[in-house]
Amino acid sequence: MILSHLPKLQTKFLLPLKPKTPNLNFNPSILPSFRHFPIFSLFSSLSPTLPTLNPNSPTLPQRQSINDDEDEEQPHIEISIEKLFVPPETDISSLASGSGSVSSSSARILKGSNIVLSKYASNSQVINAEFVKSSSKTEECPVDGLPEFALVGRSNVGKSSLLNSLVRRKKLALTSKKPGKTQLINHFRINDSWYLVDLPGYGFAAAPGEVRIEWDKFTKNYFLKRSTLVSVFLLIDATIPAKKIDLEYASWLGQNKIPMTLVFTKCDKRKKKKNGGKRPEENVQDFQELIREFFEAAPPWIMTSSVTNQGRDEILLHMAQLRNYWLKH
Ligand SMILES: Nc1nc2c(ncn2[C@@H]2O[C@H](COP(=O)(O)OP(=O)(O)OP(=O)(O)O)[C@@H](O)[C@H]2O)c(=O)[nH]1
Ligand SMILES: [Mg+2]
Repeated sequence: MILSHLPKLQTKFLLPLKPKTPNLNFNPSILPSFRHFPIFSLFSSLSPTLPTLNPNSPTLPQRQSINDDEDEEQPHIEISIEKLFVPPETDISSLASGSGSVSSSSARILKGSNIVLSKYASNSQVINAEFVKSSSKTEECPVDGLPEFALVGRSNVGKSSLLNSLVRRKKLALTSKKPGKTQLINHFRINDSWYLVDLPGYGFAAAPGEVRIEWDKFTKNYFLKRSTLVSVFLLIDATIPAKKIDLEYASWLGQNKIPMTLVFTKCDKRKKKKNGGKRPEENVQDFQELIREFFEAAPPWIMTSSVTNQGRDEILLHMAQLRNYWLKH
């Protein structure tokens, strides 16, 4: 396929989302029934025309197979070219096949995601991680200017667990079966050069109304004011159908031009629930469909599990490419 025939791809890295006017009047009854999106077939087998790496493309890190304990039975994903997240300065002409879709098993696409690797994906390994401080306001957060990534999502979605998985420590961030465990903005310094930020969850029904509003206010203020925030990682539970509150949060981030990566959690829970429950990849597909109306360009997304460490190395590579680009521009 000739490159000029490809759909227009997003080129912005730091502000990848061009939100349309969001329609927040969701009717929850429409959530379970979605239009089938033919190209984006999560269960399709490998494309017969597997994309190959262009030998002239920049040197990319090898696909890391450090996930010794990873579930090997992850489904292959076939994804249309225009649904990829393509970092700037990244040539994807070698990925294009006649069908307009690529297999997620391409070495240039992070496994279980729509994220294309760029030349900025280097130095992704975590060598050391330390808790620095908890803050109740943006003004109290560290002032050393290091780039940071914030983990946000509904209470109990697995933010603290993901942080622990990323840094390969069991209890650096405190987790709990009960929602509402994390209540402040918690900064963890990685390799003395960047931060992971664990935030309180939203939508915690048991929290008193005032407390909920206060959390919401300070986390949203943090997103709007924190100049060193490279990207928000919005965690979504992949074991349940899309929730209105998550769709609203994604839309709010887009409207406010806050760069966002969608992280689907708990993908190890593969058992189909009774009464029409769906598998993680089906819920992921449905969520994409629902947010399509808010964004002109597909935001980056990735499937993870803190139990099997699925997606751990891939998230770290994605954070590395976002961070290295941010540092250079
Ligand atoms: N099966 C499975 N369980 C998970 C995963 N991630 C988290 N959990 C479980 O989900 C529960 C909540 O995890 P946390 O990491 O504390 O969730 P959180 O989003 O930080 O919650 P709050 O701080 O209350 O907002 C715990 O019981 C975890 O063990 C996952 O990937 N797979
Ligand atoms: Mg937590």
